[in-house]
Amino acid sequence: MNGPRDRGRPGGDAADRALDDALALANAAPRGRAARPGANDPLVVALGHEPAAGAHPAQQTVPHAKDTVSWPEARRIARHAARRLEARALPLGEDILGMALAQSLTALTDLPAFDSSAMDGWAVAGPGPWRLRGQVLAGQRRPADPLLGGHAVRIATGAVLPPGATAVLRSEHGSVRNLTDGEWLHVLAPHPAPDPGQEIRRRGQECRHGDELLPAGAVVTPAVLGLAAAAGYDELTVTMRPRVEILVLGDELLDHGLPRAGRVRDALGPMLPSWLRALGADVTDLRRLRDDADTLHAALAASGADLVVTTGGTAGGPVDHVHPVLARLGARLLVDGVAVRPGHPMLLAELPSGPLLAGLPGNPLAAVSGVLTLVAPALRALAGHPVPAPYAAPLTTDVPGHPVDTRLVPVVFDDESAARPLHFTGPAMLRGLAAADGMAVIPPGGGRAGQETAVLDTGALAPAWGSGG
Ligand SMILES: Nc1nc2c(c(=O)[nH]1)N[C@H]1C(S)=C(S)[C@@H](COP(=O)(O)OP(=O)(O)OC[C@H]3O[C@@H](n4cnc5c(N)ncnc54)[C@H](O)[C@@H]3O)O[C@H]1N2
Ligand code: MOO
Repeated sequence: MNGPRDRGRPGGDAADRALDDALALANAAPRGRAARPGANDPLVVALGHEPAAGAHPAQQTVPHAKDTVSWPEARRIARHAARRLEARALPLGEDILGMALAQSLTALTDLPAFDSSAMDGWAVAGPGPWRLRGQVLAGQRRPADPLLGGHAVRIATGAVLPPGATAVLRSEHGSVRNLTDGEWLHVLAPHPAPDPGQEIRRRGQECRHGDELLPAGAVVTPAVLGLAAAAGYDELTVTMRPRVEILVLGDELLDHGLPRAGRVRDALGPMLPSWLRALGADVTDLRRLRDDADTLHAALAASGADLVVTTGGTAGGPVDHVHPVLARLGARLLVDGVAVRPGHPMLLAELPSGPLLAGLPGNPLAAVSGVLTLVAPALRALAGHPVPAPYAAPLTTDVPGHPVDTRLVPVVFDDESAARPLHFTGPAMLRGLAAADGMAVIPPGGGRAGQETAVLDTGALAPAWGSGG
């Protein structure tokens, strides 16, 4: 705390709080909509999706304090700082949900693998009526004997079509009469006789052996597991999940009971692991550390994670040890302050042993800003996930901007899927965020009612493959 880091920058916490107070309170409502961004779409630029150094027009003219980078630039740096992790073949199952395919998914077989019936009914050969004999069930081998013209066989949905069958008559369109010379199948009026090929699922309709079903980088969803199983896979080659260690710093933090005697409950320990897991991380450890430089130094020096996330201690107060410890370790600072409210003291560093470190500010909403700004892009890059399409919604009302910084403002979507800003969104508050559908990205200068605005997903109970921004 009380660091000189932000001295001299226009706008400040008092201004932020006044702005926050101007925002309206609203209740949760349906989701917004995904934008279809073009390369020069201001949304894309505002979100930092462009590889070039273009910033939001309003941000290009803004003077920044030394070292502070714009919010889109911080996201780009985080994305490019992280290198994709190794790939491994892992068994097809829930354990790989949310991981990215390291290779394209190609069909190991034709799909369907054989001609089969699309309906319960009768496989028929030629025009009717048909002499009925036997039945074929799903799972049985293809009958050796061909179906002769004028014959039919009972068939179940999915059963292999007997050779010689020309169509399938669905059960509700036919009737069987028992005559002295056996069972005869007729088309039931007023239904027409089946056209050749009717109700037959042809081999290879969905894909041919070797066809690309999904590109490398596609995220394993439940549907992808199903498709891969259908296409003959027992394992998939996926990019490993980033191993993340969370270090929650602060002597003042309590892990149970009421806040008391200058001490507050740790709000980040209960929040971050599931959030980061939803973003694709394998959270290997969460530790609460005392405000002690040697303890932090030892923890960072020994870390085997791909990404270390610290909370608190990023500013310049007497027990804010993150910067000095990073310097002692010889870490390379990639981001040291971001022009975003809340969360401007956030940082990103590369530790000498390789892992990245995201230093999130201690104020809880500022820490969430750090998750959205630095941690989410870094995790995506490590895990080989694609950059999601920006999610956009019009604002229900004017939203005051910070003069210099991007603002991240908790919003809910109303019945028209417009983003309504919430109250109680100060950096130390979670009340607004907890009711929010997402965080609107308000560029310097503010947002106007009706203006399409990027909204970052904060519904972190949704799995990684559903999180936007
Ligand atoms: N002189 C200045 N002081 C501060 C500045 C500044 O620019 N100049 N920036 C302010 C901003 S903005 C933020 S954000 C904080 C960042 O501080 P730290 O990252 O050093 O965090 P702490 O000082 O450790 O804690 C800040 C605040 O948050 C509470 N906290 C910390 N961890 C948790 C937790 N896990 N759960 C709930 N609350 C937590 C802590 O008790 C403090 O109240 O610095 C400002 N100061
Ligand atoms: O105000 Mo600080 O913006 O990061 O909490």
